[in-house]
Amino acid sequence: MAANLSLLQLPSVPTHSLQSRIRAKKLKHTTTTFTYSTRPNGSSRYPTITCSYSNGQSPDSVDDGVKKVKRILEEKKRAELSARIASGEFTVEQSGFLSVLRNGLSKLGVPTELLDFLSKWNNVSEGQPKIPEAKGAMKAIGGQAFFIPLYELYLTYGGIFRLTFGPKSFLIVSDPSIAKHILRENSKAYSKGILAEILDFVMGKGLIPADGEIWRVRRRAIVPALHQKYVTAMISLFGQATERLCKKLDAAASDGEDVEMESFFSRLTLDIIGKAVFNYDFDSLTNDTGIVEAVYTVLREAEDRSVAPIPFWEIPIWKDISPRQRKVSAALKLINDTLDDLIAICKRMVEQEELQFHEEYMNEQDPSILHFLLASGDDVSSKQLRDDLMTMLIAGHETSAAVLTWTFYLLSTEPSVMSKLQNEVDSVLGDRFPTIDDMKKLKYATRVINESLRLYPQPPVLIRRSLEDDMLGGYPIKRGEDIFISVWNLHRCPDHWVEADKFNPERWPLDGPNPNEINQDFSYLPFGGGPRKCVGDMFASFETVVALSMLVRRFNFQIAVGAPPVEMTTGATIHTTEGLKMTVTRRTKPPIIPTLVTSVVKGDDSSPLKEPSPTMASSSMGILEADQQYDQQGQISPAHS
Ligand code: HEM
Repeated sequence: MAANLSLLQLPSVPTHSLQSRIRAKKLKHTTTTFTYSTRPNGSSRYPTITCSYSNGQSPDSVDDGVKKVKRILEEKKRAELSARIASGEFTVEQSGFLSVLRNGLSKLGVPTELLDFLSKWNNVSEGQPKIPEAKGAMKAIGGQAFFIPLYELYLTYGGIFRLTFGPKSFLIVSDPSIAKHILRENSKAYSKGILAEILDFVMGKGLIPADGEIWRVRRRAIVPALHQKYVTAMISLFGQATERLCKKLDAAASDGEDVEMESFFSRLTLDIIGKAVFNYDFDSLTNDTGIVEAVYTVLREAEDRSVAPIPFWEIPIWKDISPRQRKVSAALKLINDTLDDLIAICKRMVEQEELQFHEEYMNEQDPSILHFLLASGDDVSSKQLRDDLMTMLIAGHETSAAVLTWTFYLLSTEPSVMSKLQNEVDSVLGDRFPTIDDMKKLKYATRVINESLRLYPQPPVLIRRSLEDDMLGGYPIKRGEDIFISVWNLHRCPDHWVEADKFNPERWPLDGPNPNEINQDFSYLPFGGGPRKCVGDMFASFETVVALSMLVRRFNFQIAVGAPPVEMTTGATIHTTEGLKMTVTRRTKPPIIPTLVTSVVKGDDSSPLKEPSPTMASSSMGILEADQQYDQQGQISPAHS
């Protein structure tokens, strides 16, 4: 069961290697041979992501040399696998006379077109069409993760195919209309499947893994908590947390020290989500407390379980004797105890307050989701409440951190995008903190995030299991099929996107609507789609735009000299293999002070959401505009449905 998810591992992957617009030879049924174009020089279509700013120095230590050799071997292995997929080695042949005949004719040099016609005829004559099938051996994929081979297989087998490993098989979906059918049109017929099994130890029946009635009830309770006023208040929180990161970077810039940005982004988003969900300040940017370590222990365990070949944690005595499992249990206990304390504190606050609960209810001292849920009289067991809080902590932490990490990586590859972005931020923000009003104005910054989410979707694959028989793309499927919707493939489909692998925020016009799954007809799914779409889409969009804007207006970022190439690996989201090491320098150009007014979230002096010394006066106009629905203006599409 756990082995299933090892398909989600990511190998080192290029950003610019998949540019050739190879036409997928769409197989309508199981086939024998297919054409495939490889590069004339026979080079791998999977070079590693190597940042142009890495100085390309020769290795100066044995360690570097070993890594380089390892990388070359990995590239070679990927090239070999690519060629093997192309050769049809993994294609499951049709059985029967026609298949034998086809193979024989193929060897005699009969043209492929004629053979295809023959196969089609065979399919029709057999009745139901069969999903194209590739058979893989774990050995073929070897130490490398499976994510990019999925792209390669998609180019060969088309928008839906079956991938079989020994007794297990998966349907890989990369076709927008099939994704739409699963996620929206017939969503009731699909559950979270393996994902729920893997995440059970940490999320229980929280909103991400939950299905059926539990999911319906919890979604109804939680979505209202992320109302417009709450998200508006969060903008100040994003600003304050990012300011703490700016201070760190300022110190590094003074000391001339390079920084590892991936870990900083992880800490930034942990600090934000802790406050936003249950009013807890992890303060992880400053301290490495026990609770921060506990959160990371649990997160890493969830990721490791998702790529483990066997579900070792299900072995009864294993969790008692394995030091690692004991550590995980202790970490979970610490987090659960902390959550219980926070729930108790919050309950007392709610009992004492006189505030009437209403649609946009928010306690200024504690605007957290937990506070909203308790004040709403949410009738729920403490275990369920903990599961939901834990789910949001995880869902809203690593995703946003990964988006920021890859955005900064992408910006380092395109200096012209960076300077356009800095110009916009200078003119919109000057040197004050961002407000809700600015979210409409930071159009280019939003496009940079949209484009980063296209190239590096978090998570890169959505997991489902069919609860009943269904038809997908004209093929019948059975109940109990495990399905991976490859968002990565959808977002990089060479038929749909011009220069699919290019980081080009300009592909989204500034005066056009904010791209989402609806206006892109499920070719673009950064926050999923249908009833299970992300509840934190607006939160996350504003969070990443605020952090991005505040950082680039203060600093320039470059890949550090001698830094390892930026390559991908994955757990639930896409991580770098060796971090994102950057040199941060203060911008010499003073920011332009704009003639803009700011809106301030109303709050008393003790409110943690008070604007920290904005340079401009607040404006009632800003507050009025903040109340407007963004989606009406095509800016943001919240999940509140
Ligand atoms: C850039 C950051 C984020 C990205 C890219 C992202 C992406 C996604 C995606 C793709 C899904 C759909 C999963 C599926 O269909 O299987 C999802 C679901 C979810 N997300 Fe997010 N998310 C982000 C931030 C957040 C934040 C900040 C929160 C909480 C405040 C959050 C809470 C959730 C929850 C609770 C679900 C499950 C919804 C349900 O099943 O009903 N996410 N997210």
